[in-house]
Amino acid sequence: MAVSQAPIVLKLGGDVVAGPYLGAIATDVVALARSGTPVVLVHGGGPQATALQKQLGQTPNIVGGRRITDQATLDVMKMTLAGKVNVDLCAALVAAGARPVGLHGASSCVIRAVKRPPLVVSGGGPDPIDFGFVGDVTGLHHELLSLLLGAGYVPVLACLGADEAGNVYNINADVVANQSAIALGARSLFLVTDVPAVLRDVADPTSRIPRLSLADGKKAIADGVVTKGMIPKLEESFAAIAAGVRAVHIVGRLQPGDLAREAAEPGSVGTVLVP
Ligand SMILES: Nc1ncnc2c1ncn2[C@@H]1O[C@H](COP(=O)(O)OP(=O)(O)O)[C@@H](O)[C@H]1O
Ligand SMILES: CC(=O)N[C@@H](CCC(=O)OP(=O)(O)O)C(=O)O
Repeated sequence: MAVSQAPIVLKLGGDVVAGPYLGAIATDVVALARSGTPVVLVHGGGPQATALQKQLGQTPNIVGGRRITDQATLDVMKMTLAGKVNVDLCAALVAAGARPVGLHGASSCVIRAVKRPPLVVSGGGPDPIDFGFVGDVTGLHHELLSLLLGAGYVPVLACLGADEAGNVYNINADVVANQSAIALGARSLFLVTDVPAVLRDVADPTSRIPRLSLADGKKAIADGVVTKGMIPKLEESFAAIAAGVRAVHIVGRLQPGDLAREAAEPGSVGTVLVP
């Protein structure tokens, strides 16, 4: 069965999957799916992976918001992302009445990827950095996703990529979400994080910026208003908008109904990014 409507792509960070707002999000996903809106979920699990690395005596090495991934680290990413986080997220969706199907990149190469070449990254010094088993998305398995969406299932994608030779790659979940939104021609992309929006003052959750243009976003980064993980999130998202994604919303700490409200009235709940 083909999917006639453009889907919504929803990305949940690892903190969100483990946090107190997951139930409200799951309720909204069910409401969207029941109203006939196809929803594709993408999730991370960075904090959980860092915790497991430490438990195992590994030293996490994150440069410019990206984890340098050797073989032992990749094993931790598989255990965390395609293991506990994916299962817990699917279980919460089931409890809310949705029909999730947990997948990872090696599920028939639903997230196809290649190794990321050594790159100079902001925050990583002047030399190119080899991130090891970190990938870049080259495509999605549209037929598989259409099959699931057309039958009323909610695909839940752990942010691992794979190639036809059987290589598996760790990919930042914001990158997977943005690339999925581009590849699927999504009507909108929601990046759900642990703060309610892009904020003027990160210490003040009421200082929400409702609409952020590319120029304002660049200025906020240059001025130090936006720092840490929010920098690559904005950079990836503005690139997705340039590639045709109609709306990117950065939201968090959601109450039931917030997702639909933000979709209907962009900038009413979180931050909507505009060209
Ligand atoms: N101006 C800002 N507004 C909101 N969050 C910001 C801002 N500047 C930095 N941040 C940080 O960005 C974080 C969200 O990015 P990140 O940790 O990568 O999220 P996720 O794990 O959900 O992808 C917030 O927890 C916050 O600490
Ligand atoms: C290459 C790379 O950095 N991958 C990320 C994947 C997990 C992720 O993105 O999780 P959050 O959404 O919870 O941050 C990582 O290793 O942390």
